[in-house]
Amino acid sequence: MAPATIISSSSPFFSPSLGNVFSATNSRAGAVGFLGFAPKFQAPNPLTATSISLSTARKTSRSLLQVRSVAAPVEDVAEFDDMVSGTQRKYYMLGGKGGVGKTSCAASLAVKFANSGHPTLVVSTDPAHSLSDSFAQDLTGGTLVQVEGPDYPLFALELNPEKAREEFRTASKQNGGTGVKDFMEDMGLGMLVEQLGELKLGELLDTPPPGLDEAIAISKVIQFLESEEYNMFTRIVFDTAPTGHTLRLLSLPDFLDASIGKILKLKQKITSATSAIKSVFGKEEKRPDAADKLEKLRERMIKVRELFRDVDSTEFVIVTIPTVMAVSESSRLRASLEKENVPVKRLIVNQLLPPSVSDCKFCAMRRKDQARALDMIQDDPELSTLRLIKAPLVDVEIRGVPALKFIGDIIWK
Ligand SMILES: Nc1ncnc2c1ncn2[C@@H]1O[C@H](COP(=O)(O)OP(=O)(O)OP(=O)(O)O)[C@@H](O)[C@H]1O
Repeated sequence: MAPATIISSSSPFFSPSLGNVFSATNSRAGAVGFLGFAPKFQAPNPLTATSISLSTARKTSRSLLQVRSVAAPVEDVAEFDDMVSGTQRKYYMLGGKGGVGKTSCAASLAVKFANSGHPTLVVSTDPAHSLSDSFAQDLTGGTLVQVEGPDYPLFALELNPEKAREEFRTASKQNGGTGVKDFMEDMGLGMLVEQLGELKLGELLDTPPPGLDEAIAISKVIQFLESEEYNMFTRIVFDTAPTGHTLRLLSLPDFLDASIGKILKLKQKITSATSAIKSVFGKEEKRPDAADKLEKLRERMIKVRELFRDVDSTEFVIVTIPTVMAVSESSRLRASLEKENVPVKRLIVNQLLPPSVSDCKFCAMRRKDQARALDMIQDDPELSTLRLIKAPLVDVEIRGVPALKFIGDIIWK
């Protein structure tokens, strides 16, 4: 096994003068391993990041040099060069089990893209607003907010799915939902309401199916990314909701396509039936634009589905942690994404306890667990074909652009 290559980091924690202290040979061919211990860095105040003191750096470099000979497993690298090449707009969606580090990985990727010269937008549809936590900056409000720190424009958008859901509900209430029932009773067509019941028209319009808020939020992003003022963004990074939501979201466009299609067909029948009645009674027909609203929603959902499936511009990156449960869930997610023809190439195994010479019992047990999980990945037909990226457990919380840059330089090589 190739000896560990010390990873240099251009992170502000190591001021440029320290760059030559860490002679990193991030050779593509060579094993790119992790430091012999959890990479240490002092988390500065995110807004006034300064490099660590020289004496600390000297001490660190000495211990780094000692671990140089520690063999590290040969690892895939993310092949960031592929991800960053070209100016055609690309979308990266990061998803996985709750709490594995999706937001941290998504935010670190966005910082890396921006620092590589791509005007970048990072979007989160997570109502918990963890993107603001990750950047240590208030990004709430549902509008684009510029992130302070990266070399190139990096904007963040925290969409609130609840608001998106509200928008859907009001649109359908005004012109769909109970509106259709009253309209039909008005027209003496109450007997048809039962038939509508089969379609669960009421449920669909009054209580949106799970994943709809996510889909509407993403469709909103697509909508404004098509407008002139946002065409500068060449990389869009989505921090998606935990697995369950994503799976429902993926099957949603087909579900909506089918049910809205049925409603519109039925509406067609009603309209032609009522126009006959109107001609007899001459009653002014209240024409709700249910059809238009639903048609527009269907078109937006189809756009979301097409975006997810576009192999040229979209990639879904699965994030997991080295536990049996998380790996099992990642395997199911990969299988579902494949069924939905969503392109997946990379798997990040996050929060890995790196090899260490001094082993406490707890760490030894945890390391055994993670080795079992890594073996599971190698043997898993869904996951073993993916490019495996290993991200170490670092010793402080990843908050603020400097910390995101630090972890980003480790993950996205
Ligand atoms: N490699 C890492 N080393 C140390 N801490 C990490 C690492 N990755 C993530 N964390 C920490 O783990 C916590 C959860 O991370 P994060 O919010 O990115 O996960 P998530 O999958 O987006 O969570 P949720 O599903 O709740 O949105 C955060 O406190 C983050 O700083």
